[in-house]
Amino acid sequence: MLQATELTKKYGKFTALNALNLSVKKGDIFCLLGANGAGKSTTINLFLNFIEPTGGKATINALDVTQHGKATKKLLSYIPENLMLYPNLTGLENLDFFCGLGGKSYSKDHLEELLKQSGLQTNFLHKRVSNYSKGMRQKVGIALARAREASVLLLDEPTSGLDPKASNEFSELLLDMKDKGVATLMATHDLFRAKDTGTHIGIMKEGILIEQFASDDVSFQDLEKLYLKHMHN
Ligand SMILES: Nc1ncnc2c1ncn2[C@@H]1O[C@H](COP(=O)(O)OP(=O)(O)OP(=O)(O)O)[C@@H](O)[C@H]1O
Repeated sequence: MLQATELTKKYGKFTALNALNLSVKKGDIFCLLGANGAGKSTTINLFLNFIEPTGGKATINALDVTQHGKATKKLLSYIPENLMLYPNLTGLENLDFFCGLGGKSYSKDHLEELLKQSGLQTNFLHKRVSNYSKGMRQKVGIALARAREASVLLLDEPTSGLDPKASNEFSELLLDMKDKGVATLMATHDLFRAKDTGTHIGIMKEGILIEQFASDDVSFQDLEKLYLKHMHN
């Protein structure tokens, strides 16, 4: 489970994240919405321990990420907007390489199976990643999360720039991870996907989480109205 308690990040006098309280439980997909600069990536980077909080704390399975950096990183998988893969290696070779970095070694058959389960077309398994679309690269990211048996998924605008079909396929993969009990925190600009795929939605503005609710509690139209109302005020 992911928990932020009064989590704050200041840069000098500027507050990028202001006393965030948030919890994402097993099987939750928590979508963070908000305009550019609202503090979504800051939140994700704090959970990743890429940056240090100036106040409060971020925990994963009750472990403070600043004190248990190694242990908490083992629990999570991170998919940014553009997943960094080696373009001259195939999807399978990339997966093998990154599993190795995480101390895991799998047979070729198992790696192929993970990629197929993550929706990668069979004829692309052995093609160089330089030939992959963005959606295919994101599928390798999901395969890696499966291989790492991550219980937490941190996603920073993973579907930005994907066409609707690829975005839909990615959502299906997230729902599958959710069914396996993974806790997901996703920064996104896609209101439709947040409502469609998310179990919970938070709206951020100027470093503050101004609203959070279960996605079943709002219609898509109401979510859009609420979002726009906050962005105009
Ligand atoms: N190293 C830094 N030094 C100073 N300010 C920073 C730094 N990193 C981020 N910020 C500021 O913190 C604020 C929050 O940024 P953040 O990247 O979290 O926004 P975001 O909601 O993810 O936006 P986007 O939708 O554009 O990705 C922004 O105003 C940004 O300029």
